[in-house]
Amino acid sequence: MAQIKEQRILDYVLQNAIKGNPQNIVDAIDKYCSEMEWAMNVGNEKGLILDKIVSETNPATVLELGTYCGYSGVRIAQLLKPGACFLTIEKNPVHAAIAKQMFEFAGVKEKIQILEGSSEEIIPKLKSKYKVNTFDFIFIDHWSDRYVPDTKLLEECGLLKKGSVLLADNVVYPGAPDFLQYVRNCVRYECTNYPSHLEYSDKEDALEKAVFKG
Ligand SMILES: Cc1ncccc1-c1cc(O)c2nc[nH]c(=O)c2c1
Ligand SMILES: [Mg+2]
Repeated sequence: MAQIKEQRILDYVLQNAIKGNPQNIVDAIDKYCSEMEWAMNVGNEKGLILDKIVSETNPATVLELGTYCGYSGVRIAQLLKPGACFLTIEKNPVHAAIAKQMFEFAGVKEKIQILEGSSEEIIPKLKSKYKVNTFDFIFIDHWSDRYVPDTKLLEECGLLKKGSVLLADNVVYPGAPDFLQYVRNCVRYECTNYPSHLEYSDKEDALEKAVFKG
């Protein structure tokens, strides 16, 4: 038995999914986490909403806060047009190492760059160190206490442009009430709520989309 759950999820994928087939890898993670061990991947129900919003946005530049095992990274990467730039920030080095292997196995490692460290450290360096101008799409799925400070940091660092789409996971469970309050009361965002359920569970959850108006 591999020593941590995230390693067991990766091992299951490596042994049971089709290499280079992103959707099959996503399905394998969902199968393992619904049948064997719950894990905090965005999951298929919220994942289908994520897919739809990514496809509608058709982003050239993507930022993800919270890589975890790479589940949403694989989901998003398979929808991106050639040449798109996808950066994902992960604070936990063990999870980052798992996600790196997940992206390699899925055949998306050329599309995604994993940045190891905290969002508050990395976001201010994105323009200088990673040659980013602005992001078309941002998936916020790291830690609810950081949703508001990191959104403000993205604004202050000039990383948002008119039309940038922010999509936040878990706004109901575990919940991000201060984020909902902030974006829904700020004239610079146009918000839409997407009710759903917590991954691999019947608990209510939701995604919140906040479009930056510049
Ligand atoms: C871990 C957990 N336990 C019970 C209920 C929900 C969660 C949970 C679910 C998620 O989708 C998460 N996404 C990003 N970051 C999180 O911390 C997180 C936590
Ligand atoms: Mg989540």
